Amino acid sequence: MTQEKWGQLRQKLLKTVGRNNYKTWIEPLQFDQMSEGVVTFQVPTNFMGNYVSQNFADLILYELNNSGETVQRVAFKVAANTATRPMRASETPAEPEVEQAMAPKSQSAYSNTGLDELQAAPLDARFTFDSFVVGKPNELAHAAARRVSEGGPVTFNPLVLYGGVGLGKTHLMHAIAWELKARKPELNVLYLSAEQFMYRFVQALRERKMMDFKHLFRSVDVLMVDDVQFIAGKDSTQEEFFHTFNALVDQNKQIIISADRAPGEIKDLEDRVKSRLQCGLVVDLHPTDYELRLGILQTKVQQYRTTYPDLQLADGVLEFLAHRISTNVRVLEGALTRLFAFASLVGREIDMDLTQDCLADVLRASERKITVEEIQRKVSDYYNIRLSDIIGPKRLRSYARPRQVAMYLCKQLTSRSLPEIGRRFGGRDHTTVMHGVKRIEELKLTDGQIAEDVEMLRRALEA
Ligand SMILES: Nc1ncnc2c1ncn2[C@@H]1O[C@H](COP(=O)(O)OP(=O)(O)OP(=O)(O)O)[C@@H](O)[C@H]1O
Repeated sequence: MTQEKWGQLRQKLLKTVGRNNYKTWIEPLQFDQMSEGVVTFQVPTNFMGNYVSQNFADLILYELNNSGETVQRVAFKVAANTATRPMRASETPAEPEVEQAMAPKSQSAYSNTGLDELQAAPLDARFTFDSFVVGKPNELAHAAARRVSEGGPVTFNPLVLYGGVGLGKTHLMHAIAWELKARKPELNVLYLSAEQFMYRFVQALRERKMMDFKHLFRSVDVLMVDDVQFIAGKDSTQEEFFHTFNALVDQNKQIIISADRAPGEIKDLEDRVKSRLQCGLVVDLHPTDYELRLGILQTKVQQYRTTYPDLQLADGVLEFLAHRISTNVRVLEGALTRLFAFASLVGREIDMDLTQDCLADVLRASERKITVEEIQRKVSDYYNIRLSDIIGPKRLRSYARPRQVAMYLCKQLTSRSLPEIGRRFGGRDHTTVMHGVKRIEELKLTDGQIAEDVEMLRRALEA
């Protein structure tokens, strides 16, 4: 791998990820070195390293391997001449220097476009209807999923399940697939992530196998695409998705889609794709409430009983966890798994003391309130300027805009009043804050880049 080769690969990535993503995330990556199957890139900030790692590392890896390099991992490190700061507990843990490295999620995603391969898209054996706990926040989504899984005449097409992180979208999709396989084994059910759809599409293009690709995707009976927001901004993938979608709907084949937000709110998703998604039944998974969390915990405990038959669980522990831990079921499950493993290691009953010791960090994190200082720090990292420039008096656009973004986020994500926010931005007047907040509200509607910046920062702060 050489600098020059990276230059060529970047051009390929431009086509796949779209111009906006390319400018923001790919262009600033500096090829650093290739050693023992690991390609390292320098990034200006931790924030950027984490983001690229989570969203584009797979794709970069794919392109590298496709260009003849043998690469197992892609890693990112913050450029030495950029001001760095210690990472806080709330951020993604990183290895020293190299921030985060990603191995391909599944090797098969890159290997071929054969139908056998497609059918083998892995379904998680644990994600069935039996193990899905139903409560008010997800009852509609569950009912719709059940209906589709009966495999009867197609009544709503597509079914779109959307909701925040870790609320059970993937679980429900796998459950539908399992159920369909059991009830109607003759059906060709294809489940894959939008990311895999893109890889396969890109590969088919490269290998000049588009006819095969079209044929394969048009010959399934049920198509399930998870995390469809991934294709937003990727123009040619969206186009192909659109045609695949139409062809299947024309043949009256069932399509099931999941997304992290309502189709109409997915930025950079073409209008024609949005409107197709909105044609069927769109149901959301709401954040969990206390009862649902408790139900999920109780179900999990029953499952753990087989692994840890001797463990004692004191009264009140599950209620405490359901009350204290966030709406994200993945976090809740992780906490319980850790608790059981820990209790079995130390051979103690799971009581409140043990729970608080073992889960101190999780409990602290769920108490966490976003602070003005945190927002200022994240925003300055993101725009790669100094914290003092966000707070200080400089009026240059390159400082003023990030400052307004930070003010806007403070207004949205903290309970601070405008005068309080003003005070923390170097003693500014509340009318200045108000103006800043308004300006960002307006820009969010007209300037895609600002809207994206704000959204990304909000997510990073809420993570
Ligand atoms: N209602 C539920 N009953 C039982 N388990 C659940 C429920 N909701 C979520 N889970 C569990 O929580 C974990 C996260 O769920 P899942 O992966 O389906 O979330 P998701 O909505 O697809 O999230 P992401 O947006 O991160 O992909 C899984 O282990 C899943 O089994």
